[in-house]
Amino acid sequence: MKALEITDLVKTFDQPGGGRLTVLDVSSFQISAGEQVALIGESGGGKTTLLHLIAGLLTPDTGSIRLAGTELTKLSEQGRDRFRASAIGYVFQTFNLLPAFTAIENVRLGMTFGHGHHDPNRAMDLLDRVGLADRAHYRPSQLSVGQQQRVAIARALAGKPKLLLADEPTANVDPVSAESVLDLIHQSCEEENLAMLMVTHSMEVAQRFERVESLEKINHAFSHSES
Ligand SMILES: Nc1ncnc2c1ncn2[C@@H]1O[C@H](COP(=O)(O)OP(=O)(O)OP(=O)(O)O)[C@@H](O)[C@H]1O
Repeated sequence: MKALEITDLVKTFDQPGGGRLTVLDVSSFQISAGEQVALIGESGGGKTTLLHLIAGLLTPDTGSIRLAGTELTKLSEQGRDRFRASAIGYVFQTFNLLPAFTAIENVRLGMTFGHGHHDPNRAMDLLDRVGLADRAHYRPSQLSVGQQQRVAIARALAGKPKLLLADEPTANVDPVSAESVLDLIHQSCEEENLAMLMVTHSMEVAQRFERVESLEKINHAFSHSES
């Protein structure tokens, strides 16, 4: 079974000046189970929009998004929220940790609806894996930026997802931390047979992937708009 199958996907946005902008028009894009893919492309080309559609945070105008066999576009908003929690791990560029909660509480939140909640030790195991067992009870403001990103990765893995989406996860960390964050993500995907789609602007990061896709190549909407 494919981790992700996209067919005839179109996404448009209202433009502030009137009319609509076709941001994405993707006839076919697939990721196999356990496959790791880097997504590169120009700024404003629609990479984050594509990730948001796959995560069910946005809905397409038309088309199909099938994740581990489930058709996302047939689910209600609440159904998409639940499905996202159980099947998708999302590592945001800006981490999105909840500031009032400690590291381990943030990781536990990642397993609330996921498959990881049956395992009470998983949150601590994941923090240990990202090298932060001794920071479990620190809040995000008490952690370095690289440490916060590692907590965000632990949280994304917590629900035992089928697909990990990562939006430039190393953009806000220093080069040494970036290396360890990337090692950690690759290693975790391999250990859990997890498929991954990672947006990056960095050719150095992209070179670490066997498969690199350029959004401009798969997106027929590239550089034209309609009103
Ligand atoms: N809610 C929205 N309403 C209108 N236009 C939007 C909206 N969200 C995104 N866009 C437009 O869609 C296009 C794609 O945005 P997106 O954030 O997906 O690009 P990106 O490839 O991730 O860019 P970057 O690499 O700079 O982060 C942009 O032209 C943007 O202006």
